[in-house]
Amino acid sequence: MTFTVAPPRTDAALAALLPWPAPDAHKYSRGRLALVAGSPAYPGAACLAATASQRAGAGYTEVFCAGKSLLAVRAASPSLVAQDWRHWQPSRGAALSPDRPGACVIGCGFAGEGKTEGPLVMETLHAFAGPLLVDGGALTLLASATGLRLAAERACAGLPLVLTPHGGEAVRLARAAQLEEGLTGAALARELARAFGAVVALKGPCTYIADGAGVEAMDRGTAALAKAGTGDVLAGIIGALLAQGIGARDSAALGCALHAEAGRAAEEARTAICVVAEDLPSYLPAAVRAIAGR
Ligand SMILES: NC(=O)C1=CN([C@@H]2O[C@H](COP(=O)(O)OP(=O)(O)OC[C@H]3O[C@@H](n4cnc5c(N)ncnc54)[C@H](OP(=O)(O)O)[C@@H]3O)[C@@H](O)[C@H]2O)[C@@H](O)CC1
Ligand SMILES: Nc1ncnc2c1ncn2[C@@H]1O[C@H](COP(=O)(O)OP(=O)(O)O)[C@@H](O)[C@H]1O
Repeated sequence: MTFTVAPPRTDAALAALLPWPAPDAHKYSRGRLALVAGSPAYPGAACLAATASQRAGAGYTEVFCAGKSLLAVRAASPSLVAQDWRHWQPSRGAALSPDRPGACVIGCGFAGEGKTEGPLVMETLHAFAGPLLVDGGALTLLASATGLRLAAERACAGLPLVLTPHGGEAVRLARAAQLEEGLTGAALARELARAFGAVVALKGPCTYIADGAGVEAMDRGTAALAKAGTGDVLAGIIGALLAQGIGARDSAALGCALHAEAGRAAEEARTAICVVAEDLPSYLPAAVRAIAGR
């Protein structure tokens, strides 16, 4: 089976997507991201995704995390709003409107356990009526018959779904969808996108971004990004772009490019050895400038 992989988008094409705020913008019109993240085992993932979302332009970033993770999230940034994830109500997404856009990211720092996280993931897949990004441990929970069914229902309802697996998570999803063994790279991204009715960003040294219509490559990153937590930062960036009303595939393409450029700017300042995930949000301004050319 042969197919074409589109080359990385040009800076001009990416720059046209950048979400500059309108002069009369307010925090809600700039997009509200609900981030359901940060189990007791991994509060740091919620902090990384949330601070990345703020820097990527979301007007209001609200974290729903485990009660034990609240202090860590609140300490990560004073402008974050944090609540216990028992208060997360996925159905409130139905109140989103063009002048009050929003999105949800679920799974950064989930441990993949079923008792608490399982219902959070399944109810969100079922009831969140806006763009939804599934990452981290929530991908392990999505890799199930119920997850496949709920993803198919979202696709039928025209509700955007973005999946951001690394190689290990992609193999779990492929097994659940009973895809041919041994698929990798662009072919794996494309088949996962078809099986789940989603936009898939299959992460790696070259990231492949696929939907039902095709696949594109994004290879402007650096091995400086090969550190724990950089994927959580990426999820926060793409979630913020979704929350600002950018389409699912464009959000994935622009988010991956901004993440890669932030990695390169961080490497320039700190060396490929020393960059850590928490550096990346502070290099997003350099990434925006690199892509915007100003
Ligand atoms: N500071 C924090 O709070 C942090 C929290 N985090 C959170 O932790 C949660 C668990 O996420 P996780 O990625 O650590 O573990 P998991 O899902 O078990 O997958 C790992 C296994 O997959 C395989 N594998 C194959 N290819 C691979 C690839 N390209 N990249 C990586 N793995 C690859 C590989 O298997 P192997 O090759 O060893 O057989 C490996 O053993 C998640 O919710 C995340 O958000 C982290 O983000 C870190 C910072
Ligand atoms: N060698 C590399 N070159 C370019 N990008 C990389 C490289 N290694 C990892 N990355 C990027 O870093 C991120 C790692 O994400 P992930 O594996 O989910 O990390 P974590 O789960 O620890 O947050 C992805 O965006 C991936 O594309």
